[in-house]
Amino acid sequence: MISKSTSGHITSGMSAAAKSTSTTALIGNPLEPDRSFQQATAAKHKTPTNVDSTSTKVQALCYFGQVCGWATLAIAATMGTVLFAVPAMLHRQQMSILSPESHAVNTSNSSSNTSSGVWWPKHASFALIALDALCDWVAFAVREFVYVGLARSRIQAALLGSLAHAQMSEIWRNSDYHLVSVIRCSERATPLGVHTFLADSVTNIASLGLSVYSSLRLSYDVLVALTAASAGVVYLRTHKDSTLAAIQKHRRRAVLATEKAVHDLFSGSLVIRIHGVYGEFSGRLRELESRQQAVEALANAVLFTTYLLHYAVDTALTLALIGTILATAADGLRPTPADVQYYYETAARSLALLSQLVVIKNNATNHSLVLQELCDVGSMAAEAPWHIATKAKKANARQSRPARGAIEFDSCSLRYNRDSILALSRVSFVIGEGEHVGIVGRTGAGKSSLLQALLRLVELEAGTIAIDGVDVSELGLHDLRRSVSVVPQAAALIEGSVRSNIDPFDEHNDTQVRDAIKACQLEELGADKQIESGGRNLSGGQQQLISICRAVLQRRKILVLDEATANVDKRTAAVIEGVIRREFKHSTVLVIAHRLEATASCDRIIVMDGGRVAELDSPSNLAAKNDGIYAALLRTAAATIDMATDADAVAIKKQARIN
Ligand SMILES: Nc1ncnc2c1ncn2[C@@H]1O[C@H](COP(=O)(O)OP(=O)(O)OP(=O)(O)O)[C@@H](O)[C@H]1O
Repeated sequence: MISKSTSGHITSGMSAAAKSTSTTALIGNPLEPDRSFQQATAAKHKTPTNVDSTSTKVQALCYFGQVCGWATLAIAATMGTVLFAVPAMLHRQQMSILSPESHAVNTSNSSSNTSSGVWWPKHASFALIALDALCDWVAFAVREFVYVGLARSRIQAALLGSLAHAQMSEIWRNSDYHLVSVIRCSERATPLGVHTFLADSVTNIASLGLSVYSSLRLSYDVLVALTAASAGVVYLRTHKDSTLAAIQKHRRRAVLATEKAVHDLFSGSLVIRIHGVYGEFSGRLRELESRQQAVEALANAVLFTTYLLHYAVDTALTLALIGTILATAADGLRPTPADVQYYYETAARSLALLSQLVVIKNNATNHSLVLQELCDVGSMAAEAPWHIATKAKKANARQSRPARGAIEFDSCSLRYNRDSILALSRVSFVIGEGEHVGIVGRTGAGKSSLLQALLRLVELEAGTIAIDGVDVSELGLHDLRRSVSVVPQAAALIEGSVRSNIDPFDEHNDTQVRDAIKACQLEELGADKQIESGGRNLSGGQQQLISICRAVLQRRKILVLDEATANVDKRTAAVIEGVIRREFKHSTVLVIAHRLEATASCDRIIVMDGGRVAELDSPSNLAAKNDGIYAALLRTAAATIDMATDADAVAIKKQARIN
């Protein structure tokens, strides 16, 4: 997706900066990592309220799921005792229908007893089945209409909103692949399974009542056997639950690693083919797949043994019941087949109830794993507001399109994250209206970080940046970013015509578009040429020309070129430099470059070194400083460039000869 302004450029610029993780240019005397870094930037730029509240809701849902899960487990764990042991102790004499006293009563009033005590729960069982079906239906309706219809799209919107607002450091911390996978997972996962939990709760509460009532009629021995069996079932289920939850985490990691390897295999297929290392990659893929299979086999083994134990407990329970009944029969009591069936049904129902509760807890745990990932993405730290809303700041907002384009950095310090060294350290300079300034320096010197700071892609830790005297920290981010055009090293191109790429929001008329295309020598392509996604069907030079053409059409007072000519041939570089000289004569232009030829025509040069401004002067004055960094860079450049074909190269050679 491309934003209305230069977001395509900016994104590419950022990823280029993100890639440059070299630490060769360490700051001479780095400050200690600032512990208040996060709080300071968070306080300075409040998280937008809608994202804040939505991520809080998702967080709340997650906690709710965990509470539901643990509450269910607590009920399950205590139920064995409450359901059987307590009634057994309270009503030991009265409820033992196989005790001699109650047996006497039973045999004398067998018909009335059967109708009031034994058959009533059986009718209730049928009612329970109907209730269960009804609840399932309601649960299905809740899932389809409430979650799929309403909640899912909102959760996805919240996730995408969070990604769009997230600070760049948050995006850099996560791999693209992980973020895509989380968004996809929000489509599949039903957070919490709240609907099934609620539906099951209704049936469970009814079942519980029925079990309590039924258990009042069981003998003490049967109750003890049931209690022991229940405790066993709860233990086994819980054990399986926690083991599976742990395995589930490993499994998910293994699946993600395999999917990422497949993704890398395709996205890097060009490099893989060039270096002929397909075998190594596919070997790694096979290794990951076999690791995934091993984790899955382990999960199956755990499941299998748990089920075996589960059935062993069930069998033990059945034997205990039969033994108890035989023992009471040996005491001279004769249980009827209906008695035996009744005991067994009660026991089975109670155990099924316990198992179900633990299963719900298990589901809640799995859902909370997914939710945790959703929450991590949903609660990414947000960057500053895109637009200024308060009346007090409207005055500044009006000035967000700079009329002159003067830039002032005042004691600016920046670090990418709280534990890293300063990428910019007390940087100060003033660039006048319409000035063309080159920014040079060795790898990692802090050149691109100046751009990050100017566009507030990373917030300053200290200092201020002003454009035409307005502190940029008081502007909405979109307002600020729309005042600057950026041409990054790799052009960001979308699928569509040349026209839709240089004027994606149809803001300019045909004449303006035609003139811009002509100025950038793109007539050969024309406005209607279809471009494939990422500009696959264009050469690198053509891609950069379209990028510069976009900037020409935008006509902003400030233009930044971040290594814009680094990957193009000399002819295309000359075309781009010519366009800049002609079309941006009255704009402020910052040219970040490794190749000194690209900055040869600039009014002044800023030489960055270790995050500081080491030198700042006109190219000729800098070249004259024999022991200066710029002069040293010139000497290196002069030794390598081909002076026969390039006017700028000749100029550089001349400058270098001054020394
Ligand atoms: N996204 C990032 N996360 C963490 N550190 C970063 C990031 N981008 C840059 N840095 C660090 O900031 C410092 C300055 O990097 P910067 O990209 O500004 O240098 P540069 O002069 O533009 O280098 P190059 O010419 O190689 O692009 C380096 O130490 C680098 O490691």
